Amino acid sequence: MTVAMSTPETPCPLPDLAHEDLFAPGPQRESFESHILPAYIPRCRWFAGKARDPQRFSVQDVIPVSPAPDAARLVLIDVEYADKSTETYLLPLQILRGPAARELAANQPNAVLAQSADGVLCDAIHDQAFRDALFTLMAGEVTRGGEHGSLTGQTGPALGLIKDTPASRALAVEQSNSSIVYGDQIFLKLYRRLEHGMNPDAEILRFLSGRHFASAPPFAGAIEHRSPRGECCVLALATGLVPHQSDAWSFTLGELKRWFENLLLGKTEAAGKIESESLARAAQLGTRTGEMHRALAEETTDPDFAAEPLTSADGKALAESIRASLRQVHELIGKKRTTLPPEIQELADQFVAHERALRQRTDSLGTAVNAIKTRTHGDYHLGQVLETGGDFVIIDFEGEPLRSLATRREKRSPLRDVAGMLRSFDYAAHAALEAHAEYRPTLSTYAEQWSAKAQLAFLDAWLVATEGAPFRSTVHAEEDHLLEAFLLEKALYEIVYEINNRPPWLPIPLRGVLRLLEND
Ligand SMILES: Nc1ncnc2c1ncn2[C@@H]1O[C@H](COP(=O)(O)OP(=O)(O)O)[C@@H](O)[C@H]1O
Ligand SMILES: O=P(O)(O)O[C@H]1O[C@H](CO)[C@@H](O[C@H]2O[C@H](CO)[C@@H](O)[C@H](O)[C@H]2O)[C@H](O)[C@H]1O
Repeated sequence: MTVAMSTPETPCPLPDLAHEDLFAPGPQRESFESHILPAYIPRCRWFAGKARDPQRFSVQDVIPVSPAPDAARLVLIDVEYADKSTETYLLPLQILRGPAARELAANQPNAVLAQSADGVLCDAIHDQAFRDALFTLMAGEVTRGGEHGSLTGQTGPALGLIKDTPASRALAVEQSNSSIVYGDQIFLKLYRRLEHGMNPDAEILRFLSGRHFASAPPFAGAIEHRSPRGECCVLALATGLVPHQSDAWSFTLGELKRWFENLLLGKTEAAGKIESESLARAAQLGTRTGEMHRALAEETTDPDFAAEPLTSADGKALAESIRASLRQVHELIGKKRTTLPPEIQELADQFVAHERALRQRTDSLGTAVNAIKTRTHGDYHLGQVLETGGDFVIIDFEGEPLRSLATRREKRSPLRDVAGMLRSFDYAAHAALEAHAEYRPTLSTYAEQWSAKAQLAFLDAWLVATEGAPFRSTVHAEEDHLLEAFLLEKALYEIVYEINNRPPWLPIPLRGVLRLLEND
């Protein structure tokens, strides 16, 4: 589809219409779908289809967030690609007029879809009335009908205690989702790309809120959409706001930076202190992680959470998933090799040269492990942990974004999360080294050693915290074997992720895989 791109400087013209006319089926809706949406959505940070070829944008449902005639609308949009596959996105929309419109156009030009002399059609996340309405939907457990489907608000304990809607603000940093903070109490995540089915982030936080686990934010509420066919998807998830300094990724990079600087200045005592503190924090995270896994394994009658035995079918499925990733990596490297810088090409070639050994190693998997499987975090890395000034809180239970919802909800051995975090310590050591690239010859051995020590500290603490838990096997060799398989699975997933998203980071997982072979 060829459309004139609107930019924040030149948004599409906004027809002089009331809310109900702009979104009502008819010529305005058609113009909205064929001009405004194709010009706006591809430039949004959260749009995952940038590298694909969107052909058609169509409104699936429109639901006003309150009974007020000028209430913002939650609009569900289907994006159809050239290969006929579709994705659904959530766009909260509001028409502002007068000074409010001018202020928004000046301060949030990226949030403007269309503009006239006196009005803007904008992403409603920047509108206080919209944010208030979301809160009311959840707090009052309100159901609102839309053009086709309906919305329902749900309240959790953390929200039930709040009487009046606190002042709110949209967070400036947009990732794949958008966030709103209410007072100093509630953090709301508004999902952008929607998937039908039970959202693992919402269901796991709700489950953990009823257990003995204080290191995840409490479930506060959710807003769910139900289609006329009865398909549900979560549009927004609210949790208790966790005061934090940074996430554990930035925190760890900060520690490593200080450590490297002291090492380079020859301040060995200060460097030693920083190193041991960072290893103590890695161990603390191992303990919290073990506590999370114990909570996820607590007895329940809920079939979505009840633990089940690991079987040889699970082992075979893991081996098959690794084989599929090996094929995918092979194909991607074949396609993208020449676009990579020579040093990364060299590493990619080494990977290809070792593929046979990797396949052989995968063939030896598939044996049963005498332990149980449970729901897990699913995409566990340092960026999913908040550093709260001396402790950690674990967030974002959505699972790996490159996998289907059904796969992300599967029960797995908690060792899979352990592998995710071990990989993350390795990432942190190498990312920190990259920031001191000119001192690589001096620092690389330190970085390698820190990576190994941090992984060991984390793992040892996790093993202690989970001793005797039903998801632990009593046969050490079985656990070692399974952990190695998960390490390989994760590193291959990371190779795919980095090739598609951040090619300069590709050496980290490529080296990670090659190192796994060296350990043979
Ligand atoms: N409960 C919370 N309290 C405070 N901040 C939070 C909370 N949950 C998430 N955040 C902030 O939002 C960021 C992104 O959260 P995350 O759940 O990983 O979203 P996404 O899935 O969009 O990456 C976190 O790094 C953190 O800064
Ligand atoms: O946080 P997301 O759920 O979006 O996870 C995806 O992106 C992560 C990168 O932001 C990616 O994580 C990889 O890079 C991290 C450093 O940026 C590192 O700590 C992780 O160990 C590494 O896997 C994650 O794999 C991906 O699913």
